[in-house]
Amino acid sequence: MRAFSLLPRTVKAAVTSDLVKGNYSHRLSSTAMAMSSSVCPQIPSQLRARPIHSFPRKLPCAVSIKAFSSQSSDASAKGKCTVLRCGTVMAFDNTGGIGLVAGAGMAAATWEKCTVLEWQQQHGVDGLSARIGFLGLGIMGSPMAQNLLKAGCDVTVWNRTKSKCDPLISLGAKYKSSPQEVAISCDVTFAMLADPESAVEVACGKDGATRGMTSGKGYVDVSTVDAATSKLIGGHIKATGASFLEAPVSGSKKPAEDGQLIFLTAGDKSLYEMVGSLLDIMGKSRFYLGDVGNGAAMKLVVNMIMGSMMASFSEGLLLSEKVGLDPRILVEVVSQGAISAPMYSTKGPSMIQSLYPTAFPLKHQQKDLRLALGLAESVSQPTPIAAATNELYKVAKSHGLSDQDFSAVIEALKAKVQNPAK
Ligand SMILES: NC(=O)C1=CN([C@@H]2O[C@H](COP(=O)(O)OP(=O)(O)OC[C@H]3O[C@@H](n4cnc5c(N)ncnc54)[C@H](OP(=O)(O)O)[C@@H]3O)[C@@H](O)[C@H]2O)C=CC1
Ligand SMILES: O=CCCC(=O)O
Repeated sequence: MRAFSLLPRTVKAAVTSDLVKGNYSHRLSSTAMAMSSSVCPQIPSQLRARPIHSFPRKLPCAVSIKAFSSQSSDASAKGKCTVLRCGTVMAFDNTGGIGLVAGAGMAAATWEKCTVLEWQQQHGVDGLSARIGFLGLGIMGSPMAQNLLKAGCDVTVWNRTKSKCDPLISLGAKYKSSPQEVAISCDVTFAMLADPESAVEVACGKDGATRGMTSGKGYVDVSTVDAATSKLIGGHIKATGASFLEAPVSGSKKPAEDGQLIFLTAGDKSLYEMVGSLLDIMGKSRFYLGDVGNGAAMKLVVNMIMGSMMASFSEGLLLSEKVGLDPRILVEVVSQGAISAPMYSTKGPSMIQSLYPTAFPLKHQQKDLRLALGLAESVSQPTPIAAATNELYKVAKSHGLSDQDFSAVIEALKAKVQNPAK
């Protein structure tokens, strides 16, 4: 893998292109093979580039090690070890169909067991070949994990309600019965949980992920929580010797399905770098914001703005109707002007029909407003608009709209329009 990271861009492109185009089922193109062989000085030429007869269809995107087959018996001598390290050469056991770059000379050298993450942190390469855990398969977690699977990653899933794992298992995911078991069997574990309470429970509770974390592993929490919760979880994870990254996402169900999320990350930089390629599978951009808490804070500020925008839009739709305008034309006008936002044009038409198919549950938007108010409070900043908006979402919740899309907040306003005294 180190060898691959040292390859000139053109060679990487040749190898990668082979794999992306599906040329991996039998062998790499002669161009890629020849180019790889000629620039891998660590590997004796007689030991290099023996094509594997059949790569698994589900080929992980990481290309380097999978471009070679195994000649060493050393890995099997160490049984089911996950990763072996010999100088700058890394090898896996063959349970995942992953080849080993080594031969007689290499086998004679001392192989040392390490985790993928440890190796990658030392050698500056990406996490595509890591064993990935995914905890929490709700509206967001399911498509995110699915995209990792579709990209060929090795994914192990867990969800409190087990049935939500089934579609992913049928796509090739492995299943473990607790967050702890997932963490034990994976190099990097992602968590996408509902709120601070569930995020803490899954990370730090009985059978929680922390119990399976050790030095060399990584935990990436992509749930939307407050900074204090993220720091608490991060502290527990790091006490095990593992690395921690908070990485809440901007973008909803459709961007999650399309791999178009925006990651707002903070925490261990080495873990950020290691999982960068995984974030790129699930998202379109990523920001590294420094210390743990900054990603959470950024996410809460964004969602505070979004919650108010939706409430204001709802008010406008109702007013337009009340004064005899066509709210569909209002949506069109808004979408062409300076205040246009995708959520107005995507959610506006269904809101006019009083339909709220859930992409972002209203209860989560209210949770984010509540947490954003706490953030503002922590620095004594007045946020009167967010405070009023939060009240509106609370009213909507009291009308039983928690699990509807957050655009259902318009129903709380309708109640006020019909009965202004309320
Ligand atoms: N939907 C969206 O558009 C976006 C959501 N987010 C944020 O992402 C996170 C997840 O959102 P989303 O997928 O929509 O939410 P869902 O409500 O669809 O999923 C929540 C997940 O949390 C699990 N969970 C809840 N409580 C517990 C608990 N006590 N113990 C263990 N697991 C629990 C649920 O398990 P179970 O299936 O068993 O209920 C489920 O897997 C939230 O923090 C949300 O704010 C961020 C960006 C966009
Ligand atoms: O947290 C949810 C964000 C939803 C979105 O960005 O569209």
